[in-house]
Amino acid sequence: MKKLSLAEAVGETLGYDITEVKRSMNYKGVAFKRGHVIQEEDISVLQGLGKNHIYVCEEFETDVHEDTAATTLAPKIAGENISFEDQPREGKINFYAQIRGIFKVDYERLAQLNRLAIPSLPTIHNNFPVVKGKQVAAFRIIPLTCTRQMLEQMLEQVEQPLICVKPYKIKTAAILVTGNEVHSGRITDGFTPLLTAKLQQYGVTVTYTTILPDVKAEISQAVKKAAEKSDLVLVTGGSSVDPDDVTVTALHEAGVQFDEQGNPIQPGNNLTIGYINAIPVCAVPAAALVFEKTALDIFLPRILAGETISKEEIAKSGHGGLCHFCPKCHYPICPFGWGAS
Ligand SMILES: Nc1nc2c(c(=O)[nH]1)N[C@H]1C(S)=C(S)[C@@H](COP(=O)(O)OP(=O)(O)OC[C@H]3O[C@@H](n4cnc5c(N)ncnc54)[C@H](O)[C@@H]3O)O[C@H]1N2
Ligand code: MOO
Repeated sequence: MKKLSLAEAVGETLGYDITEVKRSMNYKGVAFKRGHVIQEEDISVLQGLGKNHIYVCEEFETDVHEDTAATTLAPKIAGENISFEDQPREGKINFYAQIRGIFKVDYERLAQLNRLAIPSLPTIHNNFPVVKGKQVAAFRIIPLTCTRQMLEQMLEQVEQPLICVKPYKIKTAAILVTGNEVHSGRITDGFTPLLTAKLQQYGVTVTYTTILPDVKAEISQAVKKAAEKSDLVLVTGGSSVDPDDVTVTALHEAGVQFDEQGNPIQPGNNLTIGYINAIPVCAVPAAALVFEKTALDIFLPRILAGETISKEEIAKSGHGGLCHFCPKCHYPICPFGWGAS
């Protein structure tokens, strides 16, 4: 790129976007776009932005402009259900979710790309639940230009897309509420409306609900029947240590396969995730009635996207698996549950 003083720049074509920041308006944006032909009246504006020199366009032989790097890499980075801007701004291209689902990023290859130290590709966390239009990543090279060789190295890292959004597959759910006190009517069931609303956020319709006493055989039968009729079964209550807590044994007797009972996340220790004929069946502990977010909120989006959670992932979820119990909950935009993602 050719560097010129402002006096020499009039009539020349700007070789990159020039940024302006207006703190009073909390604004950061493009003041002069690449390709702009510098006019006499631009000089004082450029001086006001702290410029004494600018880069102007010239033919590149060995180097690649930041805009070219961004437009070349963006279609390679983006996988299924990801859109991206066709015009870079300040050398940067943003990526967006095209549908509702979970965001996936191959974070090992992401690190390999970023390790080249010229590109910058930050993303949101792997497995983050997204809605259509949510920004999920942004790409630029950090300097104004890079070598062709560097472009080739970057392209090698994105032979396969790095990011995508997996849609939710599960459409219907059954809620089986257990507990003698709820079944007898001594207390009002709080779980059905709570879980129905939670599932609705992900486009899941609750097609069957029932309230059962703490009777193992009854719970077991109900689980088997519900798993035949719906894509997901949630069984609430009776999941912990009381002698009347028979839910997990009932799940086992119904043929639900699970690697282990519970998980290291608090709140939500007693969430158990299992499968019967590939239908996910979860024991949902009572903590979900009180705490804004629990282990269920961490794993539910992945379950709905058809993913199974491995024993190793469950073990690792202890890191970052303690809720901060903030007065106002901002989950999922918080560290809870993202330690192992
Ligand atoms: N000594 C220990 N105590 C507890 C442990 C433990 O490991 N050792 N685990 C705790 C955890 S974690 C949870 S969570 C809770 C309760 O888990 P459960 O899922 O077994 O819940 P229940 O015992 O059935 O009920 C507890 C409480 O919640 C009320 N409840 C239950 N279902 C409903 C409903 N549908 N609507 C309204 N209220 C409901 C129930 O009446 C009880 O008051 O165990 C900890 N204790
Ligand atoms: O199983 Mo409990 O409070 O950790 O939800």
